Amino acid sequence: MSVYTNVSDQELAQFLEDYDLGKAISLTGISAGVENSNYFLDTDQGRFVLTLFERLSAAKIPYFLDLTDWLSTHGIPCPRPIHARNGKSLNSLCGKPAAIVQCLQGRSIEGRAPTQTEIRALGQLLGQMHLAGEDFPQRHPNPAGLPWMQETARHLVPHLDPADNQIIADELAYQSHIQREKLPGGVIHADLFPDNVLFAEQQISGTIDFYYAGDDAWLYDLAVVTNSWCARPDGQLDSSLSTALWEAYVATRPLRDDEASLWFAMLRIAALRFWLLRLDAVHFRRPGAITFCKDPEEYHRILLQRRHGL
Ligand SMILES: Nc1ncnc2c1ncn2[C@@H]1O[C@H](COP(=O)(O)OP(=O)(O)O)[C@@H](O)[C@H]1O
Ligand SMILES: N[C@@H](CCOP(=O)(O)O)C(=O)O
Repeated sequence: MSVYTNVSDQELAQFLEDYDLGKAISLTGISAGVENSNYFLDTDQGRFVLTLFERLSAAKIPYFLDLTDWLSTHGIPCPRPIHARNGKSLNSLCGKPAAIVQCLQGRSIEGRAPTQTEIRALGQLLGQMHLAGEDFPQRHPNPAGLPWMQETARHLVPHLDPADNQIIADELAYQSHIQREKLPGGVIHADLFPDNVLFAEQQISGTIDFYYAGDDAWLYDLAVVTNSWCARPDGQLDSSLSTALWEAYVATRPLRDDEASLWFAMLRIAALRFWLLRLDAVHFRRPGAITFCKDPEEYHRILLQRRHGL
C-alpha cells in the first residue's frame, strides 16, 4: 500500500524551499510498498524519492535515516538521505514527518526467481551489510521481535479460525525457548525481500526500505532473506537457491558454531513474523488512495513447511 497522503503542488513547493534541489517538475505516487506514502520526485536537479512517514513517529525516524547515511558511506548501496539547508534529513510535509532520499538505479526481480548470480550477490551483500553495521553507534532493538509478535497475535485472535490461532500459539511457545539474543548480531535490515533489492546487470545497485531495521541476530536476517527469496510456490525451500545464498553469506560473514543449530528455528520465526504482519494488514486495513495488501497465505504455507523442516 503506498499513497496515504496526497501532496499539493503548493505544499511541495514550500517544502522544497528548505532544500538545494531546485524546483519540482513532477511528483508521482509509487504503488509498491506497505508502510509509507512514497513518491518519485523529479526536480531540475534530478530524481529523488520523497517519503511521508505514516506510522512511525518523528522521534523514531532519525535512526533509520542515520543508518542509511552510515551504510551508504560504508559501501552498502542504499538510499542516502538528502539534508535540508539546516542540516536536517527529517522534516515535515502535510503535517507528517517527511524525508527526501537518493533515488537508486536498477529494478527488482519481483515476479521471477533469482538467478544463481543474483542470489550469490545477495548473500554476499547481506554479509557485507551486517559487517558494515557493526560499528554503527546507535542501538535500536528489532521492533518486530517476540513482544511484537505476541501482541499482534493477541489482537488477531477474534479474526482467525481456531486452527490458525493454534499454530500461532504453538510457534510463539516454541520461540519463547529460543535464545536468539545469544547469537551474534547487530544491525539487521529485517525486510530484505525481492521488492527491496534493486539489480542492474545481475549486480545489486540498491537496497531500500530500512524502516523495519534494528538490532537482532544476524542469522534471523538471513532467515528472512531465505524465506522470501528461496521459497517455491508450495512454501518449500528451493535448495539450490538457499544453498547458494547460504554459501555466499558465510563466505563473507563466517558463522559461529552455535548458529547452524538454530537455523530452522530462525526460518520458523521469520515465517511467523511475515504471516502475522500480512494478517495484521488485511484485518486492520488503513484508508489510502492506492491499496495493495500482500497475501498472508503465502507465509502460512512457508511456516507450515518450515515446521516440517522443509
Ligand atoms: N531510494 C529509492 N530508489 C529507487 N526506488 C525506490 C527508492 N525507495 C523506494 N523506491 C520505490 O518505491 C517502492 C516502495 O518503497 P518501500 O520503501 O518499499 O515502501 P514502504 O516503506 O511503503 O513499504 C519500492 O518498491 C521502489 O520501487
Ligand atoms: N516485505 C513484507 C512487507 C513489508 O512491505 P514493504 O513493501 O515495506 O517491503 C511482506 O512482503 O510481507
